[in-house]
Parts: sequence; structure tokens; C-alpha cells
Amino acid sequence: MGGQNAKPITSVSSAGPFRLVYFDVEAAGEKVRLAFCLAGIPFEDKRVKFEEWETLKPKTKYGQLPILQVGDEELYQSTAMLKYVALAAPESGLYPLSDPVKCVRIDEMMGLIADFQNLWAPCFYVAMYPERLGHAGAVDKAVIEKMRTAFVENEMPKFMDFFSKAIGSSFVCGDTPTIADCVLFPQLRYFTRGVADFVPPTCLEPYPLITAYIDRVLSLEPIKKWYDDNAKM
Ligand SMILES: N[C@@H](CCC(=O)N[C@@H](CS)C(=O)NCC(=O)O)C(=O)O
Repeated sequence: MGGQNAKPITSVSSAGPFRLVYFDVEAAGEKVRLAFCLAGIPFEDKRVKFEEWETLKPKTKYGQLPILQVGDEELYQSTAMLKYVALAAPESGLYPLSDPVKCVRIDEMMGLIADFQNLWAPCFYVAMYPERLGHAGAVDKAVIEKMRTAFVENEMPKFMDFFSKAIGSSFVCGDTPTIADCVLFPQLRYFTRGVADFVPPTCLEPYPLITAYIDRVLSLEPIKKWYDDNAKM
């Protein structure tokens, strides 16, 4: 990793090759992978093993992944990466600078999605990293159940209503996918996979516009191919 010595990013249109360095999970990296797919830009999908991380972490600028390596330069923060990928493929319409009002709407929706994810984060992390949360051992399952059930019952209805109204029968910000879809879609798909205790895979069924949206994104050719090729995840 270039760390403090990484050169600044100086161009977008002639950029590449791209190498996304992240863990072998979806989380903060998947949105960037999906943006590459929708932009039609090939990239190296470098997956760092958790046991490699202790050695790698101090060599990174912020002690975190993902990192997007562009040639011999480095970019940090997944939301910045999304815009960089979109700008490298302006014809994709993923973040159309030629339509500033649409970009503002995309940013608005990404803020709303971040609000939703920030409410989910403590419910997710309570089952992990107990030392960071100020207690020594595993959290009582009843606490995790209480937090996650409250999220599903109180926060999901409110946000699914917001997202349903924005999406209607298309995508988050209009008739074609944007970087806002790259953020929202993997988060929603995660909730349907039954991988989080106390978040039933049926939790989005009360929201038909949302389940239809998930199917719509999954049927986009680049996204379909991505999940066909990465079926293990
Ligand atoms: N705001 C950052 C968040 C990055 C982040 O939280 N990375 C986590 C994984 S999702 C990480 O590197 N954790 C390992 C560590 O902190 O040691 C982004 O969106 O890129």
C-alpha cells in the first residue's frame, strides 16, 4: 500500500488499471464492485484475508479498507470511489455531471441510505467486536434480538416507505441505475439473505415495491453476471 506516499489522483477519463482491495465480504466494498460492473469497467477484485490484515493495516492511510488502486495511485472512502468510477465512465449515467440537479438528488438519496445504514450499524456490530463496544465478552443474545427486532419493526417500515416512494417502478433516482442503487441494492439484498440473526429473510416482503426493485436490479445483465460469477458470496 502506498500509505502517506501515495501519489495524488490527477485524472479520471484516462485512469486505470483499477484494483479494488477489500476483505472477502460485501459490506463497504460491494457498492464499488457493482459500480464497476454497471460502468462496464474491468477491475481486479483483490480480496484480503483477515489473517493478512494485521500486517497490512499499518501500511494503509486510514487503517481501513477498501482502497482503490488506480495505476500506482490510491483512493480511499467507498463513496468517493463510487463517484470516481462513475466519472471514469460518463456514458454510464451513474453520476451524470451534465445534469447537476440529478447529481444533487443522487447525493440526497445517498444521505438517506446512509441514515438507514447508520441505524442498522449498532444492531450489526453489537454481535461483533465486543471490546470496541466497551464490554469484555459476547453480548447476551436477548440484547441482540431486542435491538434487531426494534430495527425491523420500527426503522424498516419508515425507510422502506421513503425508498418505495423514490423508486416507484424504476430505480432510486430515475429510469436508469445510478451510484445510489450501488449503495442501496446490496444493503437490501443483505436483509433478504437470512444471514443476520433476528432479521428474517422475509423482512422485506411487506414492501412489494422494494422486493420488485431487488428483482429489477438483479435482472440487469451486468449485475446478474456478477452474482452468477460470485455465487459463493
Ligand atoms: N467510510 C469508510 C469505512 C471503511 C471501513 O469501515 N472499513 C472497515 C471494514 S467495512 C475496516 O477496514 N475495518 C478494519 C479495521 O478497522 O481494522 C468507507 O466507506 O470506505
